[in-house]
Amino acid sequence: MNAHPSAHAITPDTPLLDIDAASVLRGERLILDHLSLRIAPGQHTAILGPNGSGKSTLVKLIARQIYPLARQDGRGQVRVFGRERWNVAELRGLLGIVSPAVQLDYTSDTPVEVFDAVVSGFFAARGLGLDHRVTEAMRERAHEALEQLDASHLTGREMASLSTGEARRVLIARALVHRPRALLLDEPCAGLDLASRRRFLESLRTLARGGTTLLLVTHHIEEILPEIDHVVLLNDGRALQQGNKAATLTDTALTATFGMPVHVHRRGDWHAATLD
Ligand SMILES: Nc1ncnc2c1ncn2[C@@H]1O[C@H](COP(=O)(O)OP(=O)(O)OP(=O)(O)O)[C@@H](O)[C@H]1O
Repeated sequence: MNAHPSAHAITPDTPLLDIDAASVLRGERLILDHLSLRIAPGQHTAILGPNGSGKSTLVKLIARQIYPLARQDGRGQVRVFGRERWNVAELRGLLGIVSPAVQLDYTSDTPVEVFDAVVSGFFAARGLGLDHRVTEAMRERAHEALEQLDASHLTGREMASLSTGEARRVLIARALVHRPRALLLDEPCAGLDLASRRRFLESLRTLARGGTTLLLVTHHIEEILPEIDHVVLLNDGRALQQGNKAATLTDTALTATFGMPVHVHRRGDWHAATLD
């Protein structure tokens, strides 16, 4: 099963993501404003910013759901794994994306059973159709992916009947069927209680340690995994600062990002923030 048809073109040095002064206009508003960011291969990254700072717009830009404003010099501004143009299904094999929009898609319309939802990831479809030929290897991989996320017991249930946390585990398993190099997770802990959040973050840590590069988009500093050491601070559509945790998770940088006096606390390998 060749899940990565163009993986041969990606060298070990090809950046996972290279955004060069991209601007995005929605309606009349400039939502991303000359945003530049570069993520090296294998570099687990957190993209942190307050409500409305442009995080979801950035996710859509990376997912090729929206495009930046064309530049006068004609140069491309968004390269994912070194390439500007992607067939979206092909890109999903390398970069899995789980966002609230993907989750919402499973709560309405025709019911989809959990295992079908996972295996349909191979076809970039919402569920299985008559024209989808599911091989034994695909089934095995789907089972493995569900196990990786501690979600095998959900097989047989309908997606719409799952709790937020359960559905999110299944959707990550769905993204993992391709063994992608990286996973882009938009607000993965939204709607989880304290204990579920910690269990879920531990599952993500296992993935990160297993070699899947994680790009975690969040507005909570508490969700930045110990494995992540690259942080991008977003504010008002701009990357205010990017660098390692020691440089970015400071009172000064977070105060500028959130527009209020923030105090950062370190708890072992984790961080937390309080307002002064
Ligand atoms: N289609 C659109 N048309 C007009 N404005 C938009 C559109 N999409 C987003 N915006 C605006 O762009 C800004 C950034 O939105 P975005 O959803 O990217 O922020 P976010 O950081 O993900 O926010 P949150 O954390 O609240 O989800 C917001 O002010 C939002 O109202």
